[in-house]
Amino acid sequence: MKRRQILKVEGLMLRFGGLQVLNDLSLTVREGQIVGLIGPNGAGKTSCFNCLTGIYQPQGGRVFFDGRDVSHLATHRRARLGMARTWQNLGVIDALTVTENVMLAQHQRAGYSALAGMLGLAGTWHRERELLRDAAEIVEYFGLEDVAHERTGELPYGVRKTCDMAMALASDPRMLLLDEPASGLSPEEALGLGATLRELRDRLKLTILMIEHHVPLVAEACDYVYVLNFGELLTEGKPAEIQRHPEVIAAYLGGAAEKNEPPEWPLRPEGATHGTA
Ligand SMILES: Nc1ncnc2c1ncn2[C@@H]1O[C@H](COP(=O)(O)OP(=O)(O)OP(=O)(O)O)[C@@H](O)[C@H]1O
Repeated sequence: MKRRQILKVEGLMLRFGGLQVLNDLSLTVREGQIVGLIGPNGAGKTSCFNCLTGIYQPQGGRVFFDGRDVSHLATHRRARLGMARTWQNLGVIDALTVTENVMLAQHQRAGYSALAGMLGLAGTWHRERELLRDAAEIVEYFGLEDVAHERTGELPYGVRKTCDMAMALASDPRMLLLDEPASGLSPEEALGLGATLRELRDRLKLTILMIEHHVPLVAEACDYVYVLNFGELLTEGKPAEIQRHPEVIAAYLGGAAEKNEPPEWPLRPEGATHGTA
């Protein structure tokens, strides 16, 4: 039996001036899947995330989350429905400690603002204590307890990245959108991430859509992969099928496939340019 669709994207069109960034992009993510969104630099992956989360308003197309048309909902309302994302350039606030960052993210579901909580306004005290306890659990789950009270700006990149992930989970999402979770991590850290994502998915009944260039991670963690090129869907399939796909290899390697060279992964293409409309 097929799982329920939690995210359905229909015919997204996004233009900036003369630049056609997304062209009739459609994709589906089913509940409990880990789905990869890959493609050369400038293919439109982050722009797609920005359309899904409401940061960009596309000129055409629709986004459905759990059967509901969210195309015109503001970012915070989509987040409240259960969409959480991490950022390519990190969403942590450097001046706050790890625990404070996690608590800030939790206010998505607190029912009052972070400021009201900080000021201890009426009715927030009990809830703040609960949030603090939950934050401590999240911090521990991610192995951040030794740095819980340190400012994130003073921590190594890999640790800040983990904090960003902890923040995304702190809002108790149903779906996580991860923008390059392996970037900046050491090869060992990146390899460990696949197991972490699968465990998170299973334990928290999450669905994950991730942009990633680290193909070993995509191959290990993803159930299904969409490949974008010049804002259009090049192909889709299981990771093993994608890795053998001649057009995917060509898009990444700029014609190496035509020369019959064996596919080499991971691939971070050089000099990919974007078409104009
Ligand atoms: N706000 C914007 N204004 C103008 N152009 C934009 C904007 N956002 C994205 N673009 C353009 O859209 C194209 C796709 O960019 P996007 O960041 O979505 O690609 P990407 O696939 O995520 O690339 P990368 O792998 O390098 O992160 C690029 O040509 C980019 O310059």
